[in-house]
Amino acid sequence: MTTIAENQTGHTSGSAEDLLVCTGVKAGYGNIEVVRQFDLAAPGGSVVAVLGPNGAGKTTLLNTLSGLLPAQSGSVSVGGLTVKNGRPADASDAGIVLVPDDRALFTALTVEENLLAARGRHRTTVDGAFDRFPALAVRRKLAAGHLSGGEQQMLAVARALMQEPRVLLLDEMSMGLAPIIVEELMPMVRRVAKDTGAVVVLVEQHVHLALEVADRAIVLVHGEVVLDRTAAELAADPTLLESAYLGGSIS
Ligand SMILES: Nc1ncnc2c1ncn2[C@@H]1O[C@H](COP(=O)(O)OP(=O)(O)OP(=O)(O)O)[C@@H](O)[C@H]1O
Repeated sequence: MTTIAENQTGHTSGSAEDLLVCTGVKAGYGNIEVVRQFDLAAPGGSVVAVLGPNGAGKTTLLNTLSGLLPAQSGSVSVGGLTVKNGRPADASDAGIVLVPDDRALFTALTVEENLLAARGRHRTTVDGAFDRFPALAVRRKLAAGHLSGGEQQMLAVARALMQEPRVLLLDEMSMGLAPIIVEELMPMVRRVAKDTGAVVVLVEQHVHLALEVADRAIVLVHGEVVLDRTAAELAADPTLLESAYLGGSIS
């Protein structure tokens, strides 16, 4: 059995338990290479934090995994099936769901309408979403634009869950939120992974909060993976993280 602890640097070939496998993914814009090589094999129910300074390529990576941006090379598979490159619909059929950093809510629609609009062909229910997020239930008739920042982020995640993700990509959940709100939201990430069995890939600037809920952490600097360890290992040794952010591979 592959454990998260074994799933460190170099373990990217994937085993039967690995739901999301990325192999040699290069990503960028036209001829501009932004992410040089990204490899990952992650079991269902795990949280992978993708960390790194501004401009490292984190959003580019998530957009590529979700098919919005074609990969320059490499492959992505979910549950053993390769996802067609650069096809958002195919990625969506494979269960890859992206929550972008702007949250992509319909601000004039109510909470309930936002959830219904996200459901598509899935059999999920609004009541199911409210069971999971009771704070949204009491706001169900309110326009999403009138929610607090934290509630909007919760709604963005609830919308994503309406699509029964097998891989949930969360881009900077904390964007524009006070640290205290981020601290309150972060355990939701762990819970979602545990309850749904999805792989959650979490891009986050609040590194220490991310490490508290992640199983594994990958640090990207200038498009290179410079560190790939268990989150526990990184949390216990802040100097590793500092060195990685300052540049250079850490063996
Ligand atoms: N549409 C685009 N065309 C060309 N280059 C782009 C485009 N979008 C982003 N880039 C460049 O790609 C690099 C990586 O950007 P990206 O947004 O992926 O980084 P990031 O790690 O998510 O940073 P941040 O934390 O600031 O969002 C940057 O140099 C950025 O200028």
